[in-house]
Amino acid sequence: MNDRLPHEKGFHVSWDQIHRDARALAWRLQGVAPEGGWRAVVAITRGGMAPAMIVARELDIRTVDTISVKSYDHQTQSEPRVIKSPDMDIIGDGEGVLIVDDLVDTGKTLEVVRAKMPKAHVATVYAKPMGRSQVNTFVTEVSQDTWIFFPWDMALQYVEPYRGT
Ligand SMILES: O=P(O)(O)OC[C@H]1O[C@H](OP(=O)(O)OP(=O)(O)O)[C@H](O)[C@@H]1O
Ligand code: HPA
Ligand SMILES: [Mg+2]
Repeated sequence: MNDRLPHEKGFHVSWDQIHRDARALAWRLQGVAPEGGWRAVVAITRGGMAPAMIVARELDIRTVDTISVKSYDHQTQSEPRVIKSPDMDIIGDGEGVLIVDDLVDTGKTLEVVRAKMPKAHVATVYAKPMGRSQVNTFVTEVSQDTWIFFPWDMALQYVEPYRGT
């Protein structure tokens, strides 16, 4: 889907920022938890793993599973493929379960995931408008023409000063 590229803007997220935003997500999820709390978290790998760990820690959820979906090679999108499923004996139809991902973009990944766990509550840290309707709870909306760069894909490096010598 190369007609979405190049993205006009970049949104660079630090570890500190993703930690704060994932905690904000947990706070919201606590407010809409079923009686007795969420019974499990399913992280969509790989990007959902860091936010899912933070949410699970904040909400004291010890049952954490993963679903592996591959949609992108760098910034090039293809049809989402489920590479690994969660333990469906535990997750069932998803009732009382939180699905966590770092972001929703077009919503195609979540479409595939929701079909497997239709009663689960879907949470992402960031959401772009095209995919927003696939998400039950998110923290920050980012415009469709923005590419979000996560800290696990970046490194600190030297930059030239504005005014050279
Ligand atoms: O809403 P969509 O347009 O489907 O895009 C969102 C998905 O794409 C990215 O994952 P990716 O497939 O790049 O794999 P990764 O998490 O392993 O980096 C991101 O982490 C979401 O899971
Ligand atoms: O904006 C994005 N950033 C990182 N991964 C992504 N996968 C889909 N959209 C994005
Ligand atoms: Mg992902």
